[in-house]
Amino acid sequence: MTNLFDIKGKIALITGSTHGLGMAMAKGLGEAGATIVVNGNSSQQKIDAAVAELKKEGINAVGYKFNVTDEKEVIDAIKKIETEVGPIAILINNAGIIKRIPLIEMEVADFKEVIDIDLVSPFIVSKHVAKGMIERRQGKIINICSMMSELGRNTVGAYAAAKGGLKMLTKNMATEWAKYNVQINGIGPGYFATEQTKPIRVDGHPFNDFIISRTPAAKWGDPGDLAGAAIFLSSKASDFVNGHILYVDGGILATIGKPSNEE
Ligand SMILES: NC(=O)c1ccc[n+]([C@@H]2O[C@H](COP(=O)([O-])OP(=O)(O)OC[C@H]3O[C@@H](n4cnc5c(N)ncnc54)[C@H](O)[C@@H]3O)[C@@H](O)[C@H]2O)c1
Ligand SMILES: O=C(O)C(=O)C[C@H](O)[C@H](O)CO
Repeated sequence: MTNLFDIKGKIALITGSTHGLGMAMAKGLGEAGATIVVNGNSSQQKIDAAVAELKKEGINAVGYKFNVTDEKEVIDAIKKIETEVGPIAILINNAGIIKRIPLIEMEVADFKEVIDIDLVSPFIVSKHVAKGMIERRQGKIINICSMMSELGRNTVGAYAAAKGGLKMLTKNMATEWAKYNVQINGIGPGYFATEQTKPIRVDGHPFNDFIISRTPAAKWGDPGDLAGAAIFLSSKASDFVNGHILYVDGGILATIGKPSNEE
């Protein structure tokens, strides 16, 4: 029988993948047989270290440094990747930032920077990768959304505006590109233990306790918990799934939460 989850030999570009959730999904897709294209913007050294980490696990990996917000850099990088490595079959728009500032105090420049990286860049990268996918009549795009695609929270207004927008961008990409056999979906991670959440994950920090009690699974997500969803949405198993956001959140969106006197 065909293995519906087989992605052997497929080339997967994962933006912002030197560490954190991007690296965890790179390992998952790499273990399922894909060739991984690592991306980052901060330093070549970090990219080289990430590629070496994947290769050590027997995964085919290469690295390309570019800024996902810079359209020219993106176009040049995609051309280079497709010439030097091959056609991109899977794109995961994972690069992102958060700024925790109350809206009333937030400078417009900070708001715009979050929107630029978290919402405009998935549009830029997808637009230029999708052109090839549409020509080949095959492709998978996964946008990394958030609990903030559905819920608000104090101090993360710009991030929530971007991630809520990314959910709708995902649905619109599906609306326009599904007919070319390109599947565009999102993954909405709950609260995961990465650099992004480090400042609010400290033992004794009220937010740390809040997240554990607010999550029915009663813990922070382990980045490796995203691999299954990423493989599913990258493989033949999801060929008729389009415009869907798959929340991997330990049940956060399933419940209103509970008062502090309940177990
Ligand atoms: N950690 C969580 O709980 C959580 C939950 C939901 C969604 N997310 C989302 O998952 C994604 C990964 O987050 P993470 O937790 O691993 O955080 P992280 O900060 O460890 O990773 C973000 C990555 O994006 C890269 N990046 C930022 N700006 C870039 C740019 N302009 N060009 C290229 N790369 C850039 C960073 O270098 C970094 O590697 C983000 O989009 C984040 O919003 C995280
Ligand atoms: O609420 C915060 O401060 C966050 O860091 C948001 C998380 O990173 C994540 O996006 C929740 O899904």
